[in-house]
Amino acid sequence: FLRMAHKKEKTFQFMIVGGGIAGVTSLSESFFLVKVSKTLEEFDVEERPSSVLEARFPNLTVIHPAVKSLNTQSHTVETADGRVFGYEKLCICSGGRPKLLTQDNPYVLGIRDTDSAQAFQKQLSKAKRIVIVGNGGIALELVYEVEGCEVIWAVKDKAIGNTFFDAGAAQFLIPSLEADKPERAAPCRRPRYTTEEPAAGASQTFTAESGSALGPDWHEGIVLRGAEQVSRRVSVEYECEVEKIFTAEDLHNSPQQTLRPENGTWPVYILLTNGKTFGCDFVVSATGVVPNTEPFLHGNNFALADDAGLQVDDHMMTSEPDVYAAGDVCTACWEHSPLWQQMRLWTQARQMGWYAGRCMAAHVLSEPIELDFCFELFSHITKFFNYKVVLLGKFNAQGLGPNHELLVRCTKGQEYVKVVLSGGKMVGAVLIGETDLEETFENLMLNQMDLTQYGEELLNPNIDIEDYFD
Ligand SMILES: Cc1cc2nc3c(=O)[nH]c(=O)nc-3n(C[C@H](O)[C@H](O)[C@H](O)COP(=O)(O)OP(=O)(O)OC[C@H]3O[C@@H](n4cnc5c(N)ncnc54)[C@H](O)[C@@H]3O)c2cc1C
Ligand SMILES: NC(=O)C1=CN([C@@H]2O[C@H](COP(=O)(O)OP(=O)(O)OC[C@H]3O[C@@H](n4cnc5c(N)ncnc54)[C@H](OP(=O)(O)O)[C@@H]3O)[C@@H](O)[C@H]2O)C=CC1
Repeated sequence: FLRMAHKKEKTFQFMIVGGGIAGVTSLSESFFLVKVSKTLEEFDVEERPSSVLEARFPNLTVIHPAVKSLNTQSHTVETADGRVFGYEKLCICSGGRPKLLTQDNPYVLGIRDTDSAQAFQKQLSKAKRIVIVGNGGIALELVYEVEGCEVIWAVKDKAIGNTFFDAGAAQFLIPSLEADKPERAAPCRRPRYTTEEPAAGASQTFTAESGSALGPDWHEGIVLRGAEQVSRRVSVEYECEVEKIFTAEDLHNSPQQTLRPENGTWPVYILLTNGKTFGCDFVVSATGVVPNTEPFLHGNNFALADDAGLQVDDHMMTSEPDVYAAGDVCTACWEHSPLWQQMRLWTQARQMGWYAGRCMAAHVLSEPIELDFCFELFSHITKFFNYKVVLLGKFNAQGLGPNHELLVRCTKGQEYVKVVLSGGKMVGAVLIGETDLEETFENLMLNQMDLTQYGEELLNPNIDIEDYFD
């Protein structure tokens, strides 16, 4: 009744929920983009006030605060301040939030937006030892960047970086953790922190009011330094998970358990499944993301995927009429090209946002639209341990079973090249270092040329492969 009593303020033809990269690019093709090759893109990203966007797009209205609820039957959304707006087509780009090991524990931090990064930086400046849990993007970045603080890195797997590469690549990268960091090429020229300081010691909550996800290079130009006069000191605990996180006070309340003297006196302790207990100043939960669908999508009938993302089809449409979704919040449920898979990355959020915008426009104009070319081949370019990392196609032979062949070329400290072949055709590659192979390999994957006759020569460093296939 209450909702019905609210008067619809205005009806928009297109409405987008969320101001991250997916939301912004669903408005238009991003203007920060640098193309590296057909499918690889590098970014130069700035956070800008919404007034900049409104000035650029005169037909755009930016509404604050967040959306509190959505009613797909009446095609309306209600904002947190009680205003109701109608839409003809809606695109949900509400992103994700950290999948924390435990909620509401002030000693367990996640990193997602500028506020949470700032909270992390502040706590780190007073820390002597931290424990990082997780084996994906954030953990890989932090273990390399954090200095002046001992880091215990707990990973579930036998090798580091399992979301991005295999044990061979991990082996190639590990020595960089022990070596000194090279001097930074250039300081970051982008101001990053624009929000007020969060309250000290407060536990984190990630809500609709949280900011957009940090993207590539987020840590450049900010000091990630602890309280000790040491450079980087990382110990990796392999094949273990977290059994328990507790304080000394918690132990007083369960007298049968005690701490050994070697565990020292710390604000918090973490017991791992390998039986080891580490005391530390705080724990970073770098354990993935959950799509942001709660609570504002309650009461509708959205089909959710196993990872809790909004299922979208090849037109980025959810199961509800006139509602599209893009970016971290959605799960791509169309039949994927054999060389593409979804990962919750900036690149894909941008591509999905842009494509969703085009689909919405095409549907309004009753024009046909085909799945965008960017979903033909998975491609990701990033930096880990100061190496350029390019991932193409089924870079970890995902879903290929035993029916594939690997070619590897590795020069210690310089480059690691892995190619995945299936039926004589290139279906994936991991390129670490300045290999200059990405464009040629991308073409070989896109045109699915039969490479059987080349065998291992494909990675012969004395052959200029680019000339070879031109
Ligand atoms: C620390 C970190 C480093 C990363 N580094 C990289 C990298 O190097 N390369 C890479 O490819 N990817 C990287 N990523 C991943 C990348 O940032 C995300 O995949 C991408 O930003 C997701 O974009 P999005 O627009 O879908 O979501 P988000 O950026 O999360 O944006 C969602 C927006 O929706 C808003 N919102 C949520 N709920 C509501 C609501 N109810 N009403 C209104 N608004 C709402 C939020 O406030 C937010 O502005 C990184 C992520 C993190 C956290
Ligand atoms: N340079 C880049 O491209 C970067 C990308 N990102 C992106 O930002 C997002 C957030 O990063 P991040 O949090 O690192 O997420 P990721 O998905 O990259 O990695 C999460 C890691 O945590 C592990 N994990 C999950 N649950 C547990 C648990 N309970 N205990 C121990 N380990 C666990 C996962 O293992 P498993 O896979 O086996 O579940 C995985 O290794 C991701 O979408 C990521 O792709 C972030 C930083 C850099």
